[in-house]
Amino acid sequence: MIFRRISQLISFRSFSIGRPDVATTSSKFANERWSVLVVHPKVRWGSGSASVLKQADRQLEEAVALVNNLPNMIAVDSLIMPVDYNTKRKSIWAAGNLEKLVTRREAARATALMINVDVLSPSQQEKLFRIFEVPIFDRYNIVLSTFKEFAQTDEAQLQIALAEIPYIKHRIHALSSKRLHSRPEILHIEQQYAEVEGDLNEILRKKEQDLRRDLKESTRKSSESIKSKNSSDAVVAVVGYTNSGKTSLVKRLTGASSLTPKNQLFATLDTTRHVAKLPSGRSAVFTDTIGFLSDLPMHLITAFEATLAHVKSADVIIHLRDVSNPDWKAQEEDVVATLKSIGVAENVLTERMITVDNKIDKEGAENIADATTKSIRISCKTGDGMQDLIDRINQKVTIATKCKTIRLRLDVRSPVIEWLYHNEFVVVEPVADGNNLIFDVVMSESEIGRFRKKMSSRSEKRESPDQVKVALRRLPKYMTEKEVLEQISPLPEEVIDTYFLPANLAFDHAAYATLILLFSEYCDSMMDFERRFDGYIFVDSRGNDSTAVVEASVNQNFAKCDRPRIKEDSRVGAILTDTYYLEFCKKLEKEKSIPIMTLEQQIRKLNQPEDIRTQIDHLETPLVKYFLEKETGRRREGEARKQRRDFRKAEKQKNVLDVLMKPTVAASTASTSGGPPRKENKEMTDREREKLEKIEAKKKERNALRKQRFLEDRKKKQQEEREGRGDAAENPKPPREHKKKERPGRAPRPSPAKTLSEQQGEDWIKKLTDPKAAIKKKHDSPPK
Ligand SMILES: Nc1nc2c(ncn2[C@@H]2O[C@H](COP(=O)(O)OP(=O)(O)OP(=O)(O)O)[C@@H](O)[C@H]2O)c(=O)[nH]1
Ligand SMILES: [Mg+2]
Repeated sequence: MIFRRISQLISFRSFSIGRPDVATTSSKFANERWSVLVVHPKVRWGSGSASVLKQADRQLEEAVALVNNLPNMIAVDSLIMPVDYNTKRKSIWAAGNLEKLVTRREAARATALMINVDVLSPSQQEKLFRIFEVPIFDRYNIVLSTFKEFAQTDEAQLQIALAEIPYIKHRIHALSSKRLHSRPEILHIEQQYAEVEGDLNEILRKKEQDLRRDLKESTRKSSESIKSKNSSDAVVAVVGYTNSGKTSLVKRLTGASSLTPKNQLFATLDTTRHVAKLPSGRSAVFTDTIGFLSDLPMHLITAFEATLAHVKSADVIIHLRDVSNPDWKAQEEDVVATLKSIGVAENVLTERMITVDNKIDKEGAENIADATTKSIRISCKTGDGMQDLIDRINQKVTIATKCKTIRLRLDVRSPVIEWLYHNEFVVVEPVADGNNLIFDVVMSESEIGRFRKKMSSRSEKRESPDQVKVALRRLPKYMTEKEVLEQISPLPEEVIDTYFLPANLAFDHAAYATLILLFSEYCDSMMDFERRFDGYIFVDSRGNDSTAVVEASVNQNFAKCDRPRIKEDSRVGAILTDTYYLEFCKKLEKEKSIPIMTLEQQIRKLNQPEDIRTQIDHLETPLVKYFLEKETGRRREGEARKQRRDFRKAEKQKNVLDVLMKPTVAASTASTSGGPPRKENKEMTDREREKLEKIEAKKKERNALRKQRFLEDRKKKQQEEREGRGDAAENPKPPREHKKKERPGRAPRPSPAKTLSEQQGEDWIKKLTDPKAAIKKKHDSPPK
């Protein structure tokens, strides 16, 4: 029956896409009920295709549940059959195990076999079929049949049809073989495929194209219908392993009566959306969607990408785990892997996901504690932990939608209040404050924008469409409102309001004052006013004159609230009581009382000695202070320098005398020059001391002699000089010839600072510039 239904369904789709020639997977067995022997191949060594965390008996249980999910199938027997390394070999089991299976099937009177692997290869299907002579199903066949059985929307049906195409494509080669050409049902493929004339690949490609186009259109329509409801609502996607309680949770959170949780795998295939209010007052759309399953071919998941598309862009993802299931950890891995495979970004998984442990009321779920995640423990059945979950969702939604809590102080008569209530922004009742009401509302950026627009539109609505604003421009810059009103009075009766814009003096020559007149309507007196004052010369109190211009105001909008209602800024005049300002005023007064010195006075003062300078009462500005300090410092430095110089001079004189009077080193050490005797001297023997004293005496004697000789020599020299000078006066010598003689062409002597190479360089330069110039060579003998 199921296959007939599938066939009908696909034929319908095929027809709808204009390809009646292409049916899909086989409907040959659709008329019968099947008693199924479920076999789980347990991989003994190696990870195999199944999750390592899963227990074989749990996997077998899941396979049995999948089979029993279908109305025309019943699992009559089930067993675990070990496999050595993996399930990918042509013959999954060796002859011995196969024999056991045959016996088991016969004993159970099973009419079909379900091998619990993701998908069997065509050769495996063929081999097993030839051994057992009954249809062989895998997880893919069973899940696809389940989808077909329970799918209701167009979108889901299209996705199922799309998921079949890769399955058929992988079997085209096998179909072309002689053995299977006549029996395609062995591979669960329609007879028509084997009989297709032409390129089957091409036909499938076209069919896939059409399906994708239809699916795109269907997804667009459904997402548009959701958006049109309220695009600003946050989206909370509930995901999880199949049968984990997603539908139950959405029902509990939103109270949606249309939802019926079922103890059945893949009970939900189509995404449904349900709105609920969060504590912040914001609405959120909770989506209940298809559950995930381990060990499914990737293309089966990707075919459901359209259904799961909203998960990628959801503001918050709730990952529901059925912790009463011993395999909850492996199931969690499968869910995360599937989410990643459909393109949910890693950061979305960490930042926007809330992990929720469900079914805590059930036996076996009490002791589950997952230290790695901060999961919230709930029971959809009893309602435990629901408040915690709601609070967490509320918090996450606020962060994800960038909402802010804003405080609004509104006049009790404000029409905006009604708008706030109407749009359900008011969650907590307002607090009264005089004539105002204070509201705390949570709004997203776009809602704040909407609110502002609303406020401004409300104020604009107050204007009467008949009112006209007239501007009297180019009034003299020092003109006051009083002056201008005096000059133009009496005002026409139709003028209901005026406001004056003083000139902005920063514009200097282009500074003009303006008077705006609000006429209640377009009237004759307005025209009269224009005739009177357009081109009229106004004069202000300072004698400035200007020719005025009367024109309709460019901006015909009016103030956002009535001018008399504009509250005075509470900060006006606050400076007069400000302590800092008052202190500053006092200081300023004090400074004003000190006479300010002229520059001349200040320079004169600088030249005064410091003690006198301090006596002069004056205002010492920072600059004057700086100069004074600099001057004092300079003077002090000069004095210190002078002292050092004097000291050095005195030291030098003393040293010259010391040198002249200096005894030998040994003697000086012995004499100690009046200082305390050396420690060694104390220990000298008397003989040694005598000896030293003798040496000392001798040296003194010698020095005295030397001094005497020096003095005598000097005397003699002075005498000779005096005599020589007397002779010279009598017979002056002719000046020495050679000293005065100039030697042209000779290179100048190198200055003591110049090295030989420097001198040579100079010589060469000279030679180059003056060829006659003699060049001093390195080995030249000095000139005689
Ligand atoms: N004891 C218990 N049962 C629960 C709880 N939550 C859900 N269930 C049951 O679990 C079964 C599956 O619930 P659903 O809400 O349909 O699960 P689902 O995740 O939507 O399943 P699919 O749509 O098939 O993927 C139903 O029989 C529920 O009554 C719970 O907290 N405690
Ligand atoms: Mg469900």
